[in-house]
Amino acid sequence: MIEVKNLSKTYGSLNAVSDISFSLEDGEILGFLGPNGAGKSTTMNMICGLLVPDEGKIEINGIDLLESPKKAKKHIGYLPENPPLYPEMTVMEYLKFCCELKGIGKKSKEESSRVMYLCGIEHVKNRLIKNLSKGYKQRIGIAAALTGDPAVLILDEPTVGLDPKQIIEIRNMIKSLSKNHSIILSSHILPEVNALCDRVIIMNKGKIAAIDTPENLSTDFQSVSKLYVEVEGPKEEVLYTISSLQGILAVEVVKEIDENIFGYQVEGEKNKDLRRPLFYALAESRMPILEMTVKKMSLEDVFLHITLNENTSEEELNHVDHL
Ligand SMILES: Nc1ncnc2c1ncn2[C@@H]1O[C@H](COP(=O)(O)OP(=O)(O)OP(=O)(O)O)[C@@H](O)[C@H]1O
Repeated sequence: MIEVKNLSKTYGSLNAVSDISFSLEDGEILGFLGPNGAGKSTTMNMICGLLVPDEGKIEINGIDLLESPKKAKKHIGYLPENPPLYPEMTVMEYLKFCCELKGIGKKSKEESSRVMYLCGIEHVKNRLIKNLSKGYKQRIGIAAALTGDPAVLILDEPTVGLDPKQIIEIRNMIKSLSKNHSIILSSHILPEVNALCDRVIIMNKGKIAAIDTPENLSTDFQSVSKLYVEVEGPKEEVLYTISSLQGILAVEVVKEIDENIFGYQVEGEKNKDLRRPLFYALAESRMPILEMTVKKMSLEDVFLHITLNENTSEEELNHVDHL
C-alpha cells in the first residue's frame, strides 16, 4: 500500500531522517514509536505530502507521491495531533467543508453522512463543534480524515488527552477501520501500540532502529529466557535442583510466600524453553510447582533498551534498571 525507499530529510545541518525504507501492507496497522525528536513527524509529514524529502521515493497505492502529488494524496487521510477543527461550525457543516476541499463536490452531503456513521457521530451532526467533548472532537478529526475513502489513514497520537473510556472507544474504532484501510499510527502509549499494531517501527535519531511484530521484538531483544516459579519444598533443595539443570544461567529467591513456599526467578539460555525440564526435575524430587510464568520483555522494555542504550549514559541506564 505504501513503499518508502531511502528517504532522507535534513534541516540545515541536522539529519532529521536518514535513509529509511519500509512498507505498509494492505489492511495493516503499523505503529510508529520513538523518543522526542526521533523523526516520526518528519517522516509522516513527508508521506502525507506536506514536506518534500531531500532524497528517496514514496509510492502510495502504486502512485509516486513526488511525481503525482495530487493523485497520490487522494489515497491518504491524515489526522494531525491537533486536528484543525472550526469550533463555530456544526459537525455536518465542517465535514461537508472537508469534502469540498477534497473536491468531492455534489456528493459531499452523502459522504459526510457515511463518515459520520463510521465514527458514530450522526446524533451530534447539528451540534456546534465547540460544545462537544474532546473524545467527540477526535472522532470528528478521524471522520474528516476518512472523507473521500482513502486507502491509507495516518493517525498522529489519536488518543492523546482522552479519558480512559474515550481511549477504549477510539481504539475500537481504529481496529474496525483497519478492516477497510491500512493505518499508520504514532503513539507514545506503548501498551496501545502493542494492543493495536500488527507491526511496529522504532525510530531513533532519524533511523529505523527496529521493525517487526510486537511479539518478535520482545523475543529478539531478550538476551536470556526468564521464568518465575513458585515451589513448595526446602529452599536450598529447590535451588540446587533447578541450578543443576542444563541451560540454567541463574536462579534466585525473589519472594517468600510461606514457611516452605518460595518464588524463584530462573534465567536460562536465550530461546530455551525451561518449563518442561523444570517440571520434571521438581516433580521427581516431590517439590510441587504451584505457579509458573514465562517472563517476556514488554514493548516498553524493548523501546527503552533500544533508545536508552544509544541515547544515555551508563548512570542513567542504572537508574532505569532500578525503577
Ligand atoms: N522545521 C524544522 N526546522 C528545524 N528542525 C526541525 C524542524 N522540524 C523538526 N526539526 C528537528 O528534527 C528532528 C526530528 O523532529 P521530529 O518532529 O520529526 O521528531 P518526532 O520523532 O516527531 O518528535 P516528537 O515526538 O517530539 O514529535 C528534531 O531534532 C527536531 O528538533
